[in-house]
Amino acid sequence: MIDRLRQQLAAADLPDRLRQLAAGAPAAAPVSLTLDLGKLDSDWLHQLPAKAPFWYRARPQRGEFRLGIGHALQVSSSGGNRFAALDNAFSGLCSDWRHTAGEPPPLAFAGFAFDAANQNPLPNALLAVPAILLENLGGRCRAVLTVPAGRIAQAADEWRQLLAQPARPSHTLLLPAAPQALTERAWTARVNAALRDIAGGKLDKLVLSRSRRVEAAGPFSPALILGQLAEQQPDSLLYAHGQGELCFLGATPERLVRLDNGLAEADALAGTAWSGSLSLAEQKNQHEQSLVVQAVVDALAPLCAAPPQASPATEHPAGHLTHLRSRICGRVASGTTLFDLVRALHPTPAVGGYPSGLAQDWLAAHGEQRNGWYSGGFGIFTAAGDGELSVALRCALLNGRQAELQAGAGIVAGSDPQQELAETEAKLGTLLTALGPAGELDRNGTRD
Ligand SMILES: C=C(O[C@H]1C=CC=C(C(=O)O)[C@@H]1O)C(=O)O
Repeated sequence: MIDRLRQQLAAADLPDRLRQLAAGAPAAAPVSLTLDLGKLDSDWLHQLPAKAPFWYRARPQRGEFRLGIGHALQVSSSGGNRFAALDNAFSGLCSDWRHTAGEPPPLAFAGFAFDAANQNPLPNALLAVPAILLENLGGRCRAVLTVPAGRIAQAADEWRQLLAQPARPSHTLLLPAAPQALTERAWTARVNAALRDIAGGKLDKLVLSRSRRVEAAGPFSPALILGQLAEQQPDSLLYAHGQGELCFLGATPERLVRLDNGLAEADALAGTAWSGSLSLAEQKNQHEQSLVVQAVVDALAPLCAAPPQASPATEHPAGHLTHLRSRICGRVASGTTLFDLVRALHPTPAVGGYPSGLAQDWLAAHGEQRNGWYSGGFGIFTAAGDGELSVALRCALLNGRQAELQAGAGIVAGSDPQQELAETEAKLGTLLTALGPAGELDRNGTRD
């Protein structure tokens, strides 16, 4: 497959095809050439680069796999106007974008942190057009090669170099973890503080998160972890963004919002059940999820031509966990962008709390710390203005041999601190298992 792409990169007419596409475009305009790679069954994980930035997004159950390698163009932002800033930059870029006629529009990847100020350690909000996009949609594979119009002369060499440095995945052993008792007590104390303020009528819901740091004998391999997640959670959306030693990755059950031809579809996901937990039918779980439905409907309504509609909640699997999920749909008013929807929705009470503004103030005042893009967003934006963002849950931030895992739980009236602690453990467990618990690895670090 990659050999077929290499041959096409060596074709003598490639620079001419790019120049024809770019005719009359400003030097900074993206130029994207789509090449057909035929029918094949690849998840692209073997092509994850060792050093170049990359983006991975896959839905294994639907046979949908995308890998972006290198950045042809990128823009980052932070602060209260971060979504508006990216929206402006992206719409400017789209107005000049030249791409192969008759092919689906090319796309950009984006990721952002929960908190508009956090820069730890990824850029707060980042949007990037990959230099090489490898797509496998239901077995049909293609490559989309992108270069700014002013850099066509050196493009083929740069693309070849990006393909020449795939990472070499190797298994590693997790080192014994530090005792958790103190951090667990500190977290439970915050849950009790949240319960007091909820009982006092200040808020209805707060989502409190915990983090767990783990270390391995050797560097973690994103490709192996993503492969594990695909097996564990085939119905979730896999995502990753890597930059050198750093990689933020996970498998999330929750969509933030999708925009397709004017139709917006968002998830209201909350309430968690696993073997031995409270049932999703319990009042506490139903209440927790109904607050998310209400907030999503309220956030979408001003952007929709008619009131958005919410489906009844159903059970939604996520590996060994199950959640309650409703889907909220609405036709957006003309001129509404995907970034407008993100700005209106984020953070939903699935990751922040309810009411949203008060919950965010409470979390900031109580030292809630969320690193990387945990509980922020991750997704794609097409040159036609459509796209889809997911809520970045069930994730790990890898840095060489270190990994930080984060997970949270929604606290409402009636929450039991010990049950909520167990819930965060169950959520952290999804990533811990994928990182490779020591018990499952032999002395050489290979799996049974
Ligand atoms: C905040 C997380 O999950 C959210 C999504 C589904 C169910 C949740 C819950 O039951 O609390 C959370 O709202 C997380 O996984 O870190």
